[in-house]
Amino acid sequence: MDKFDVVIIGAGPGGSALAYDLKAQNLNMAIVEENLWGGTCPNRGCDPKKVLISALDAKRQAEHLVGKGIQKAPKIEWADLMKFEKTFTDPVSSGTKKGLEDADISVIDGSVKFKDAHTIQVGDKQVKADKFVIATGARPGILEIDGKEHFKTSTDFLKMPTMPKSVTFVGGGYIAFEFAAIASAAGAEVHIVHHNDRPLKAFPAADVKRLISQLEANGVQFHYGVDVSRIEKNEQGYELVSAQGFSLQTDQVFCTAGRVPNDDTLALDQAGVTFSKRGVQVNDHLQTTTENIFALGDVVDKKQPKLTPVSGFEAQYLAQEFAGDQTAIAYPAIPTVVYGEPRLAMVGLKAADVKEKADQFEIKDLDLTGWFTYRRLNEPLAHATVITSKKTGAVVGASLMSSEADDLINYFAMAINGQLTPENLKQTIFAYPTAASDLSYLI
Ligand SMILES: Cc1cc2nc3c(=O)[nH]c(=O)nc-3n(C[C@H](O)[C@H](O)[C@H](O)COP(=O)(O)OP(=O)(O)OC[C@H]3O[C@@H](n4cnc5c(N)ncnc54)[C@H](O)[C@@H]3O)c2cc1C
Ligand SMILES: NC(=O)c1ccc[n+]([C@@H]2O[C@H](COP(=O)([O-])OP(=O)(O)OC[C@H]3O[C@@H](n4cnc5c(N)ncnc54)[C@H](O)[C@@H]3O)[C@@H](O)[C@H]2O)c1
Repeated sequence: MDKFDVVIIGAGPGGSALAYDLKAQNLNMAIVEENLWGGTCPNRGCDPKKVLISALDAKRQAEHLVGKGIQKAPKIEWADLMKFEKTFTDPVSSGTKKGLEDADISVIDGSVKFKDAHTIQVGDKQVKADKFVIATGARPGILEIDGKEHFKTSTDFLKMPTMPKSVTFVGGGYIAFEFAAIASAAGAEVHIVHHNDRPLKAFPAADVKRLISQLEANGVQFHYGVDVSRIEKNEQGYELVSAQGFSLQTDQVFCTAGRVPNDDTLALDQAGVTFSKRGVQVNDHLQTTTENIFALGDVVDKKQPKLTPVSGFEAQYLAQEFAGDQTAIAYPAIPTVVYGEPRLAMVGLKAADVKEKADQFEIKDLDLTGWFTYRRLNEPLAHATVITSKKTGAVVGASLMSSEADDLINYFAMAINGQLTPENLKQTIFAYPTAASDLSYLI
């Protein structure tokens, strides 16, 4: 039987990063993966999605400049775009596995089940370790309704050989908004069906309203307050039905109503680890209810957003914890972005968090469409909400909407985490004209 100091279960961005960090501490390491090495983000998440966003950007930015130096907006060729996307995803799994092997980390293919707190079963092999780290991420959730077998997932969307004439997303979160923007730019009729009237709930309501108007202007149709109860396959495609009489005919239907942590497949009860539908329970040292078993990333039950850099931050934290640092984990302000045209990005406090505290915080609400940075692109929607502390002058929160928002939000994250004031910012000379050179007018 193989025996290691640490075995990591799941080779996504979190698990793989931790494997390298622990190997650098000279630990005898193994990492187990049941599917594609590299995990969700580079194989079926962030990276292939952002490749598709590149075509969306090119099309929409050209459209905005028609009559202003551009003659005709380009058309997206879906099959070519998919081929381009595959050049990114195809090498990921073998490359990730080889990188780990080259670093002298033992790699094991297979699906893990716990036997006890110090032993796992992988296929016909038992593996022992002093410590385990559960880094198994999450999978697309499927609503428990009649005809649920007709649902496609985000993974299917990112491999779709042709763009159907019409596509429907059930659940209006990050994935639906991003994929709706891509599919409508690629020429599909797009529907988002949402069970209440507040999609993208984590983002400020006023921003979401602006984003919805923009998507609607591009032809996306929203259906609110609809609980889809049945999907029926028919000759034309699929019919979505609700008990209240809603009916929608579509060529393809995607379940985008949230992701499910991969904690129910590991026989965690054999090891005494407490878990739920929200994820594995951990303390503020990322330690589970069993002393020698830790967890990180999307599989963890936490209030922080489940994002790649958050998994990476937790991997970095656990490496320090295993090296003997006893400090509890403290998350910095975490930026998050909904990619589309425009992007919607947010970090730190929201206007709604401080609206009762007008004496302590100043809120700037700025329409940026007339600012040089955005007017040169003729962007129809560019907006910023910036919150500063009246006491210190430091920025404490921002939400941004524009084609530049995904990059610009990182400056706000640095400003918030560094407690920077407008005076501090004046010490930096930013290249001009860039989105960052607007910072002194925003903060
Ligand atoms: C469509 C989409 C777009 C996204 N876009 C973004 C984005 O733009 N920015 C961003 O920050 N985040 C994005 N995310 C989220 C991001 O992908 C995740 O937060 C990130 O991948 C989490 O990393 P992780 O290492 O915790 O888990 P994962 O990347 O999910 O890796 C977990 C690994 O564990 C393996 N595993 C599971 N069970 C077992 C088992 N029993 N035995 C062995 N191995 C197992 C899985 O196969 C997987 O490889 C997106 C997600 C999706 C689905
Ligand atoms: N840009 C990014 O960083 C990015 C992009 C994609 C995914 N992700 C990650 O993946 C996660 C999952 O994304 P997601 O979009 O699947 O989920 P989500 O949690 O962002 O959104 C799901 C939405 O579906 C709604 N919903 C739930 N049940 C429903 C029902 N029965 N009918 C209709 N609507 C319903 C919810 O109210 C919610 O608004 C994200 O939370 C995020 O952690 C991040």
